[in-house]
Amino acid sequence: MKRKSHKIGKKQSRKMKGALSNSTTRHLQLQLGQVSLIPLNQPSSTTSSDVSCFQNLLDSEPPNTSSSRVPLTDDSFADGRDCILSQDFFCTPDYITPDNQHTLNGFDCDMDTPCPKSPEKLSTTKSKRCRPDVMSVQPLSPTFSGDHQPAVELGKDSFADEFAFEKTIAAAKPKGQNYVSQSAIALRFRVMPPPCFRNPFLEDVTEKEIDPFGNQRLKCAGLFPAISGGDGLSRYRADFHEFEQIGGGNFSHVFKVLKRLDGCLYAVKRSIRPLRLETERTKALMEVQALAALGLHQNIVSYYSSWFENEQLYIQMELCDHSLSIRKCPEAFTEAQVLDALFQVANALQFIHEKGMAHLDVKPNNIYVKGGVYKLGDFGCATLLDGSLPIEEGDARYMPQEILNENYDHLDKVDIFSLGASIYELIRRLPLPESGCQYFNLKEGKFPLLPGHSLHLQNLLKVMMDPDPVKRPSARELVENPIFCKKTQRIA
Ligand SMILES: Nc1ncnc2c1ncn2[C@@H]1O[C@H](COP(=O)(O)OP(=O)(O)OP(=O)(O)O)[C@@H](O)[C@H]1O
Ligand SMILES: [Mg+2]
Repeated sequence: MKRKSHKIGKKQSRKMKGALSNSTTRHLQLQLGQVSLIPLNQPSSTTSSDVSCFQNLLDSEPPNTSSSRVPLTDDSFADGRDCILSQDFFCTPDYITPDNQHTLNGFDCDMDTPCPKSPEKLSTTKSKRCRPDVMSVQPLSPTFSGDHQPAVELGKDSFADEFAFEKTIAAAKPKGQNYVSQSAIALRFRVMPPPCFRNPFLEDVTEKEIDPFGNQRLKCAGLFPAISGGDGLSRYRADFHEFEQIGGGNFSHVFKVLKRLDGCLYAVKRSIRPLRLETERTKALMEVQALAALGLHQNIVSYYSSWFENEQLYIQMELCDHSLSIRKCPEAFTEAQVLDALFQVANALQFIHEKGMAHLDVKPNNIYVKGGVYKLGDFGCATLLDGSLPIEEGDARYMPQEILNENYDHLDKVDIFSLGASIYELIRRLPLPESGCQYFNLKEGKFPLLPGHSLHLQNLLKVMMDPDPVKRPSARELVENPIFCKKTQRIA
C-alpha cells in the first residue's frame, strides 16, 4: 500500500459566511470593484465580518453589469471621512474580474486548450485612462503614490460603468481627504517576508542565496504557521473560479479552475487533510519542489504555483484531459497507442532520471493525457537517485520487489518496472492484483501472453519488469529501442 504520511485525513471546509447589511455589501462590492477604503473610525474588530462579506461576494454568482455597480451615492464615500486602506485587503490581490469571466463568455475560449485566447484588446481600456482627480489606489502596486494606472484591463461594458462611477465618486468626495497611512503600507509590505524553503532537488545553491533573512527569521518563532491562511482570506477563492472536482487520490482533491486574472484553465490540487505539523508541510512541499526543480518537459505536467491556505497545500498545475486510469479510460489500447504512451512516458523518465531524480509512483492514475500527449504527474513520492532524501515508494502493485525489500540501489529502475507494469495494465484493462499468485508472478516479470500485441512489445515489457533491476533497460535505452524507430523517424 502507498505510504504518504503527509496526505491523509478528510477535506476540511472553511467557508465563511456572514450576514451582510446592505451598506456593508455595497461597501465590499466597492472594494472588489474599485479600491479598498475602510473608514478610520471603523473598529479593527470588524475584520472577520469584512472577511466573511468579502468571501460571500467571491462565492456569489457574478452579478450582471448594471446591478453589480456600487450605488453612486454610497454614504461611506460621500461623507468625507478619512479613509485608510483595509488591512485585510493588503493580504489579497486587488483586481477586477470581468463580469463575464466566470462563464468564459467573451473569450474565444476552446475548453480543450489550457490557455484560452485572451479577449481582443478593446480600444478603450482602463489602463490607458488618466484620472487625475480621482483617488486611485492599487494595493498590488509597489507604491501607493497615486499613479492612476490600474493593472487590469476591463471589457467595454465594465469600462463605461466604472468610468461613470468613478466620476461620481470624484465629484462627491472633497480632494485631499484620502490618504494611505504609513502603517498601512507597512502592513502591505510585511516586516518579514514569508519563509523561503531550501529546494532539496536543486544543487549548488547556498543557504544565503536561498534565504537571506534566515538569521533574522530564527528570532521569529511561530512565523511559519502564519503562511497557512493566517489572514482568513482565501487566495484560492480570490484567484480562481472552481468548476468541478476532476480527480481525487488518497491524499488530494484536484479541481478544474479558471484563473480569474488570466482567463486560463488550470488544475489545482489541494491536500485533503490540514498539514498541521511542520514536518508534514515540509514533506508535502517536496512534491512542489520536485516539480519546480524539474522545469518544463512536454511529457511532465507543468507546474505553475503553490501556496498554503488553512494548513492545506494548493498546487496550481497544467490542466490535462484525464488520467489513464481504467475508470477514466475504459477502452482497450491498440499496439500503436500503447507504444505511443510507452515512448512518451519513457521520455519523461529519461528527463527525470537525468536530473538525478526518481518518480517512484508511476502508474496509470498518475499518467495524464492532454490532446494526445501523455504527461507524468503526481510527484508526491519523488526523491533523489543518490538516496540523500527520504524514500517513500508509491502504490505497491506497480513496485518491484527490491524497493518493497528496502533496497534503494537502483531507484531509476524502479520507475522502469512501474512503467512496464502500467503498460501491462493498460493492455489488459484490468486492475493489477494486490496480492496472491499473480501479484508475485508479476514481480518476477512473469505474465501470460497478451493477444493482439507483438512479441517484440511483450518481450520489452518482460525485460522492463525483470526482477533484477540491473537487467532492466535505462530510460534512455528504452527511448532508443528499435520498437520506436518509426515513431522517432516521424518526429525527426
Ligand atoms: N493536472 C491534472 N489535470 C487533470 N487531472 C488531474 C491533474 N492532476 C491530477 N488529476 C486527477 O486527479 C487524480 C488525483 O491526483 P493525484 O494523483 O495527483 O492525487 P494524489 O492524492 O497524490 O493521488 P494518489 O492516490 O495517487 O497518491 C489523478 O488520478 C487525475 O485523475
Ligand atoms: Mg496519484
